[in-house]
Amino acid sequence: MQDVQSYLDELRGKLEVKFSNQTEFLQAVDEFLSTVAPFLEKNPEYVEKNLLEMLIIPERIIEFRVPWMADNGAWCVNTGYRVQYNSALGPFKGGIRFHPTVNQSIIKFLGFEQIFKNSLTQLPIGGGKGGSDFDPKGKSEGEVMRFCQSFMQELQKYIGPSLDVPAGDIGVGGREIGYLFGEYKRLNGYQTGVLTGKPVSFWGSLARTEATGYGLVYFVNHLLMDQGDSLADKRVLVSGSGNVAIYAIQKAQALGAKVYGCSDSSGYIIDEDGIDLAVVKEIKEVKRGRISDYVKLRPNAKYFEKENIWDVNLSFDIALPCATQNEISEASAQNLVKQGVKIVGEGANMPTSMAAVEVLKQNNIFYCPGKAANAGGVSVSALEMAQNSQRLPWTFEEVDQKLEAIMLSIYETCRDTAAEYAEPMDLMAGANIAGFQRVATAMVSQGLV
Ligand SMILES: NC(=O)C1=CN([C@@H]2O[C@H](COP(=O)(O)OP(=O)(O)OC[C@H]3O[C@@H](n4cnc5c(N)ncnc54)[C@H](OP(=O)(O)O)[C@@H]3O)[C@@H](O)[C@H]2O)C=CC1
Ligand SMILES: O=C(O)CCC(=O)C(=O)O
Repeated sequence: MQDVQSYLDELRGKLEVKFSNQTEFLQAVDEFLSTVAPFLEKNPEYVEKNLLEMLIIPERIIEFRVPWMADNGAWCVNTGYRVQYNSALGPFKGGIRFHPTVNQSIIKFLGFEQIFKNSLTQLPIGGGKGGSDFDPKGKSEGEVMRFCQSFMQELQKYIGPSLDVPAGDIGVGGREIGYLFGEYKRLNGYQTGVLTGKPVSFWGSLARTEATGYGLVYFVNHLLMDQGDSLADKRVLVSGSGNVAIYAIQKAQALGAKVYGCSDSSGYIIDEDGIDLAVVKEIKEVKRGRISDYVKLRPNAKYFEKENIWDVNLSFDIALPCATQNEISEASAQNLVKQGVKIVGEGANMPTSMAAVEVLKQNNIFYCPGKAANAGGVSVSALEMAQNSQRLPWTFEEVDQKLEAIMLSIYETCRDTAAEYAEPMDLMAGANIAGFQRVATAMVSQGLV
């Protein structure tokens, strides 16, 4: 039988040739492959069965044209994607991203990570992801609605409550999910469970809006408690000021941390008196404005135009990247070390480059990978599916308690799996191996399909 290292090297070489232009996808795969050797050594049947290559090739990729009309009558067109990655554990499940940078590489990296994340939740969901290079920023309500309707006219052919259940991601929140749901309903009838992240008025789950940010902070809090520590008075910075960032700030503050800064794609703010979340919410959730407006309402705060928050000159304890992929470069990671950071908890998907992860590791900074730490969102999406199947809503407290229990279980699984197969507290290896183990077992049991 081929030895594990030569199998992995050969596979890497093959993928680099086949997907040479898909850098984010190759990055996500490479990060995964760099951690699984010890598990494969103990479980050689997965090498014999070539299961890794099987997992890395998506079950299906759908790419489609999305034509729509701008308010001024212009004929516009974007590209839509849905990657139905792996259905060994349940219907494909994962968000939809609307952002101008979206391409097949981005959707594939997100879909690949989603497989392991969903597996770690222990809930019956497979992995998928979708999106479009449409930019909702600066578009009118009418334009966003017409785009969503056109996107769903095509996507509806491929999704369903037991087949593939999309949700939100960057640029897709309750408003967009509402328009997507309305169009699906018009074409197929009322099927509550076809999308999650729905507004509560039509069978969305209470606490789904908060779930990713809250879940991230629960994960970090359990890590701290394991070290005999707590969030009280910890100095925290958060990147982004969207859905994940806002509710991470809310929960961190509720647990006694001091959050001093957040950002958007134009720059970042530092408020030494502590972020006033009501002001951020008004700017971002109500006015859909820019974070620079914060300093107009809080004149003691400072705004840093076109700068990355991770290059800040301020000492702090915990970094919560909640914006986008590769926002923490190797140089930014070195700055985090300089500023005294002890924990990096990823709310975003793959926000830390591989070179940056290496810097964190070498400096003994606890690194909580997104596929574990941001799994709260998809977990509550799965709970939304359960409520929709039951046709009964659960209370906020009920959902929140289940969310915290799931995040504790994910944290403990990653910690214990790391201890068994890698370095203690190598949570990235723990997440990859534990996530893989469950999917791989299911794939083998289901045969070559
Ligand atoms: N929503 C969810 O439930 C989940 C989301 N995630 C991940 O969390 C991250 C944030 O998602 P979410 O909060 O939902 O998205 P939102 O669209 O609500 O917010 C995204 C935030 O990130 C900022 N941002 C986006 N792109 C960039 C960029 N290139 N540089 C700097 N800032 C940027 C945005 O700023 P601006 O407004 O200026 O663009 C905005 O503040 C993503 O990585 C997503 O995949 C992970 C799990 C679940
Ligand atoms: O709620 C979901 O289905 C997906 C959330 C998501 O896109 C993610 O976890 O990255």
